[in-house]
Amino acid sequence: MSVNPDRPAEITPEELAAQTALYAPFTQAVRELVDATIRTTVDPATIRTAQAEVEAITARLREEQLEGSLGAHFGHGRARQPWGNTVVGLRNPVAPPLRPVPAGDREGEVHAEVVLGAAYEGPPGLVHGGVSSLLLDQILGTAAAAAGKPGMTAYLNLTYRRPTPLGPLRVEGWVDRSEGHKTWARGHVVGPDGPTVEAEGLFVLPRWARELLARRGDAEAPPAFE
Ligand SMILES: CCCCCCCCCC(=O)SCCNC(=O)CCNC(=O)[C@H](O)C(C)(C)COP(=O)(O)OP(=O)(O)OC[C@H]1O[C@@H](n2cnc3c(N)ncnc32)[C@H](O)[C@@H]1OP(=O)(O)O
Repeated sequence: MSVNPDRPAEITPEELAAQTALYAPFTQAVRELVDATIRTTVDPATIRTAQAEVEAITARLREEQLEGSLGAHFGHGRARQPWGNTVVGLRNPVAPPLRPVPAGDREGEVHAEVVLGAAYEGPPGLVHGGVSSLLLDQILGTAAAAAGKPGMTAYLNLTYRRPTPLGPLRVEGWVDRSEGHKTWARGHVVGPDGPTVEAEGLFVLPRWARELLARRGDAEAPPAFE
């Protein structure tokens, strides 16, 4: 990872609101398409027709495309930078999406309510273990950032206590302790019957970011790793 040297100018709050109003429902519509694709039982002719329609829509969207990912264009910590994020991204249909909000009274504590549908299945009817890991990596990293100690995941240890059912879940994260550029965070996925997966991770502000901050004299906030 490197810092985007272009540092593109931020857009106005009005433009941000307009883009949010445009892209959030569009992305949600594609999530619905994914769920419908997995669960449809329509006849083969309808599937073939739908495939042609989806391919036509894809071709229309490809008429104008960014080179590479969204975050690479909008830069660290910029308002639209996390829109491509695979967990929280407003423009990423793969993202459930998670919407972490401050909660609880532990340092950096954040919670997110999420409903995981058929797209996140591992064992029949259950959440894929890698998906739980994905959500926990993000929520622990968000907790570290919320505590003013952002970093990249150095390690993430998971304990799968019991199966996680698809459906409504809560994901919680908080900071356990920190030493300089190293922050240890904890969290869990909570299902209808209590915690299912527990996580403990180390988040490190990388050397390049530490050196950048040192050069800037800490005048700017550390980069966010979303
Ligand atoms: C609103 C914001 C929300 C943000 C949410 C973010 C959630 C998403 C988080 C991610 O998914 S990040 C992507 C996944 N992670 C990575 O790709 C990280 C890949 N690894 C690295 O880039 C570097 O190895 C790392 C940044 C972790 C460390 O690089 P450094 O250049 O800082 O290395 P350095 O050797 O200086 O290590 C710094 C300290 O961390 C320690 N350390 C590094 N890796 C460790 C490890 N695995 N276990 C234990 N300690 C570790 C290391 O010993 C050292 O301790 P001390 O400073 O006390 O000597």
